Amino acid sequence: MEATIEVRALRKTYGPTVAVDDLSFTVAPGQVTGFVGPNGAGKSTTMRMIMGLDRPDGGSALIGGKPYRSLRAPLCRIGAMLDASAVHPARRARDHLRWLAQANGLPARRVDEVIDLAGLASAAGRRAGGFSLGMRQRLGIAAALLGDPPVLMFDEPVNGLDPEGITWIRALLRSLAAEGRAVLMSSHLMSELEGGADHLVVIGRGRLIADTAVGELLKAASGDRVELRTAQRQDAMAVLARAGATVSASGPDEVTVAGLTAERVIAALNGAGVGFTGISEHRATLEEAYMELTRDAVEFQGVAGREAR
Ligand SMILES: Nc1ncnc2c1ncn2[C@@H]1O[C@H](COP(=O)(O)OP(=O)(O)OP(=O)(O)O)[C@@H](O)[C@H]1O
Repeated sequence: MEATIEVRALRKTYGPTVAVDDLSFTVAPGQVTGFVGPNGAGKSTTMRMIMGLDRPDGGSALIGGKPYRSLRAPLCRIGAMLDASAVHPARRARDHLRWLAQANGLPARRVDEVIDLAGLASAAGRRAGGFSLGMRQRLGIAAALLGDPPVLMFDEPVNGLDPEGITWIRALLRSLAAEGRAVLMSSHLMSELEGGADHLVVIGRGRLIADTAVGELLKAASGDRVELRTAQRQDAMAVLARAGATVSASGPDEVTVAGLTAERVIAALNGAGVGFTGISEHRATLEEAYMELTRDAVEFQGVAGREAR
């Protein structure tokens, strides 16, 4: 079976609220795709529709080419954690996983394998009700891995975790993707995806804002700005403006240059005999790139929120 999720023209409304609006994207095998958007953007609704838990008003969501409801042995096709608290509190972690395995015709030995994979060994005999958020996330991940599925989907898996937990989940998802699986993880915080996702699907107000490789997004957001450090600020600004750049003073000895590559800045300054002590290309963080992309969506929500009050 192909390891993909294909979302095509998906739409969902709740009364007057358009939660998901003509949304299309593909989650490809072999990489971690981050599914990002501000609170209320429609991420959970989209994931519920992928899992057949909500009926779309339009469009489709396919797992390896098939809708969830037509999958035979679904746990072996897609593993998902949509709500880490969805375990009976009185149930012990190992019993919960055994019950899931049995109900889905999976061998009991797989339970111990996923307990190890999810780092749950020391807590497997404890009741889920006493679990910390981090342990509940691990139990949810263990359940998602039970059927060894080619497609994995996690809704906010690092939400509320400590840095160690975040690092652990990031590494686990990366290794699952490296095995050729398609991995989709949602987050409303871009910082949670820094270093963790290869590809990003960004949504706002239920609509697609960007569907891009992380590297390309960073390149686009970084622009062609160059930061220059020089004791001859005025001379440098005049020379670079003549060379066609847009320049602005960003500190007593610093100039921000737009419209010229670092190589051309160096050539222009050398040609005019203007010295400098430092030059660097501006590199946007993922957070900066995201803020730029979602500014409109957040503003709209702010206005809508004020109007509702
Ligand atoms: N069952 C429901 N009934 C009514 N409205 C809903 C329902 N589920 C979601 N919505 C609305 O649909 C929109 C999208 O919600 P959704 O939970 O999918 O967003 P999200 O991106 O997952 O947000 P968050 O990051 O806060 O989890 C919101 O306006 C939400 O209030």
